[in-house]
Order: sequence, then C-alpha cells, then structure tokens
Amino acid sequence: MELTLTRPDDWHLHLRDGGLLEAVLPHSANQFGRAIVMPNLKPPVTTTAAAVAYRETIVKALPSRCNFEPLMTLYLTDSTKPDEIKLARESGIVFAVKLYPAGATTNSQGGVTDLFGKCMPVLEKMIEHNMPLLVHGEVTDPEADVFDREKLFIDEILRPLIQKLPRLKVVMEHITTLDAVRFIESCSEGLVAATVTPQHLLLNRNALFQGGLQPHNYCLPVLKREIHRQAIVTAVTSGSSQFFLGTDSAPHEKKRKESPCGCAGIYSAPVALSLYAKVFEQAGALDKLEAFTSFNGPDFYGLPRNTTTIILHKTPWKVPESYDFSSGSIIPMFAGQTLEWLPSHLL
Ligand SMILES: NC(=O)N[C@@H](CC(=O)O)C(=O)O
Ligand SMILES: [Zn+2]
Ligand SMILES: [Zn+2]
Repeated sequence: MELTLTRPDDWHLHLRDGGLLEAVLPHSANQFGRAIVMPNLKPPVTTTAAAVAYRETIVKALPSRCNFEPLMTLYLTDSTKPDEIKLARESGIVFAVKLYPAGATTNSQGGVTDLFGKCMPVLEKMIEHNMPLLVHGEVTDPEADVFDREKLFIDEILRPLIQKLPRLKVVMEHITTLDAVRFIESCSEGLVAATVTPQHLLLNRNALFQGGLQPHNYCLPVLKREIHRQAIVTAVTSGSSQFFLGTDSAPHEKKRKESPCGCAGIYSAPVALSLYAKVFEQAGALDKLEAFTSFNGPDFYGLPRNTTTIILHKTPWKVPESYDFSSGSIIPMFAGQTLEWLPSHLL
C-alpha cells in the first residue's frame, strides 16, 4: 500500500547553522517543499539583512537537484523597528515574525519582555503588511508551573492580544494542550491557527520518564498529560483547517542533550512524515492527512499549494540510531525503532 500526497511543507523548523545545518538540511529538503525557518540562532535573526544572509547560507548548503524553499522569519525584540516590517515584506523572503517571550526556550534570551508596550507599533505594522506573528506560547514566570505555562500564556497574553489586535494573523506554534485546541477553535479561521508537532500527537509526559530520564523526549513546551494529547489528535484528525504541520524539528548535538542540564528540542525531521501518517491512520482519518500536511499551511499563509507529490510506502523501516557529522552526532526521535510509512526518498 502507498499514499501519494501533495508535497508537504514544514511550517515550523529549526535548521541551525554551521555543521549542524549541513547535517540536518537534507532530511527536510528531501521531503518538504518549503519550511518556515526559525530565527533563534546565536545571534538571533532580528533584521531582514540577517534573514537574507541566513537564507543564502541555507541555499548554499542544499543538496543538488533539490527544490526546497526556505521561508525566513524575523526574531521579534523590544527594539524591533516598525520599518523593519516594511523591509521584510519588500524583501520577498521573510514570511513571518516570531515572538519568543524572553527566557521561554532555546536562545530566547533576547526575546520580548514588553509585548503590550514597546512591541505595539511593530505589531500594527505587521497588520498593515499582512505579516503573521508566530508565537512560542508559554509564560516565563519562574513561579508558574511548567505544565501550566501554555494555558497561562493563552489567558494572560494571547487572548488579550487578539482582542486588542483582532486583524493580526497569529500562529500559535507547537500546541500541547486541550486549552490551546479550544482557544484556536474559538478564534476566526484564516486569522488564527496552530502548528502541531509529531511528539505532541504521539507522546504524553510519561515518555519523559519511561524506564529512566529520557532527554531525547524533552522539548518545550514540555509534553503534557494524555487528555491533552488526545485533544490535539482529535483536533487535527477532524479536518479543521486551523491546524497544520509544523515539526518543530530542533536538533541539538547528542552531548548537549545527554548532559546534566540538557537542551530542549526533539530532532524529528527524518521521521516526522511517517509519524504524522501513523497518527492519522490510528485515528481512521488517513483521508484528512493531506490537508494537514500540504493544504492548510499554504492556505493560511496565502501561498500556492505545492504542485509536486511525495509517496509514503506502508513498509517497515528502522530509524537510524544516530546521524553522525563532522563535529558530533544527533539522535533522532524514535531512534532505533521501527516505523511504517517510509518516505520514497529513503527507499
Ligand atoms: N522546541 C524546543 O524544545 N526547542 C526549540 C525552540 C522552540 O521551538 O521552542 C529549539 O530551538 O531548540
Ligand atoms: Zn518554541
Ligand atoms: Zn521550535
């Protein structure tokens, strides 16, 4: 059995830079047509000029005969200038602006501390230029329970933001809770949407502690209870156009994951399509998979759908234990495990 899908896009991807970029890029470029590339490098991509340079680095690192288009983003800070949004739109290569609350996740130290104050003129410019705001939706209050941070962000920041700026396009990234599902469904289609990762569809928080501490299942927002996982599966397999594929594939070197203070991020690019197919198959909703992987994202961003296809074969395949590169190795999600739905470029 095989499944032919319009070539998917990844609406939330970390490609990094340097040796890590070269190691991970082919896994995304061989399967996806486009990807929204996250700007949380060191230093972060805060200007259109930096986004142009980063895009060139990515394009140079692409495998030959690859039609992969990186869609760049800007990292919002308290001092981003409204004019930067105009430059970004005119560049034709920047497709969104990313909000990291300062301290919320990997390389977010330079993120936003004053969204409702200093950032307002920029957000208004974004409405004018129809530029979506992508959100890492967690509060950063160290007193807030880590499992409640997404819900608190919705109540304290996102809902008030959308009330204040109802015409702002917003993507809530990597949703992890029933609260987020309900919130997205309560907002207008076409203006507010969410990306969903493979890990938040397949794993609950037990996976962090199964047989011992599992650093390769640690990401932010952290995995939640089973009821939340089920709510996200129901939302995406219902066929709602407000949810689309965003792997949040976030590679870190093995030694930085298997460490006394391990980094947050799951490397899912090589396995993501197999895993999304598994989720939709288990839910009896394979007929809804293609909208999630290939239609809802471009429709939301106002971009054309891809015109080529990819094939997933219902064949068991073993996920490599690790991917080695010049300066280290990366452990993929579900390393060493057997999956079905083999993407044809791996045949
Ligand atoms: N998801 C993660 O756990 N990590 C991401 C950052 C992010 O998307 O929050 C990373 O850049 O490593
Ligand atoms: Zn994030
Ligand atoms: Zn991310």
